Amino acid sequence: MVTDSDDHIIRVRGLVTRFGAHTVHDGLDLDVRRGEIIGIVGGSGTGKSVLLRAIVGLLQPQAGKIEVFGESVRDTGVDAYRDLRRRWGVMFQDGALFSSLTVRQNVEAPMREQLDLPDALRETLAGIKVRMVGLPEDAMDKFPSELSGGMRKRAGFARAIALDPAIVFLDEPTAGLDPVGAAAFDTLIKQLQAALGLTVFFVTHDLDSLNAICDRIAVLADRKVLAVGTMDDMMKVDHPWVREYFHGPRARAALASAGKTS
Ligand SMILES: Nc1ncnc2c1ncn2[C@@H]1O[C@H](COP(=O)(O)OP(=O)(O)OP(=O)(O)O)[C@@H](O)[C@H]1O
Repeated sequence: MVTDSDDHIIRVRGLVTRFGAHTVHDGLDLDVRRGEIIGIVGGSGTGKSVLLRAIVGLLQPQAGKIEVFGESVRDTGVDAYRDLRRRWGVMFQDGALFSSLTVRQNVEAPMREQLDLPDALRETLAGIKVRMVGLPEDAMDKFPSELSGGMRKRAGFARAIALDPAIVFLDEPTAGLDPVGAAAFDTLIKQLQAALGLTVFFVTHDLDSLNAICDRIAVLADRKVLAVGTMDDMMKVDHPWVREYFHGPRARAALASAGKTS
């Protein structure tokens, strides 16, 4: 639950990102509050993943300020960036697990890279993370190819929380899951967010997820964050894409199943 609306854990100002002549963001602003789940939505190609990558420092924007935990991600030195990176976890769109490593080894990977722990302790901690995401004991020593899509996503989530981050970035974590699997994953996100006090930056196309777990929604359109607010706020935004998305047939079905009306 967000208690202090001025407590921004991520602050983006005037972001400009370009690939050649293609401008993806042009003066984009966004604030993310500590402890919230913010859903990032927008049409295909509006730059949701690019925004995520810029915030975590994997992509150099052309202009703008990006602060996480009050520190500039763009201008920081190598050591300071490594310290910052330790305080967030990222789950990329495809889960991005190492196929030649078991689930436990995948979760251990960030610990190996960032922490100097004895092997036994690292293995125990990785085991705890794997259990936290609801994977069965016997999944621990399996390779990603031996898991279902939903289990792979959970393993990706376990790796994202390996270093006890304050922020988790999730890029379409429920894409490709059936509705039951997607709803179960939403529940997992919500439970871990509440239990660990996480801030969750949640890129999604899934209206059910927005309804079920997001405190606020940010809509990307026209190279900017067009609107930020609750689901109710989104229903009032007068923009063609937003109207189509939040008032279209899929939205009505999602709202009806959540007991709200369109
Ligand atoms: N490395 C890159 N080089 C060139 N263009 C890129 C690169 N990464 C992204 N883009 C372009 O930037 C735009 C935004 O991409 P992005 O992946 O952020 O979209 P998105 O909103 O996440 O879309 P989707 O919902 O389809 O995943 C797209 O037009 C994409 O082709």
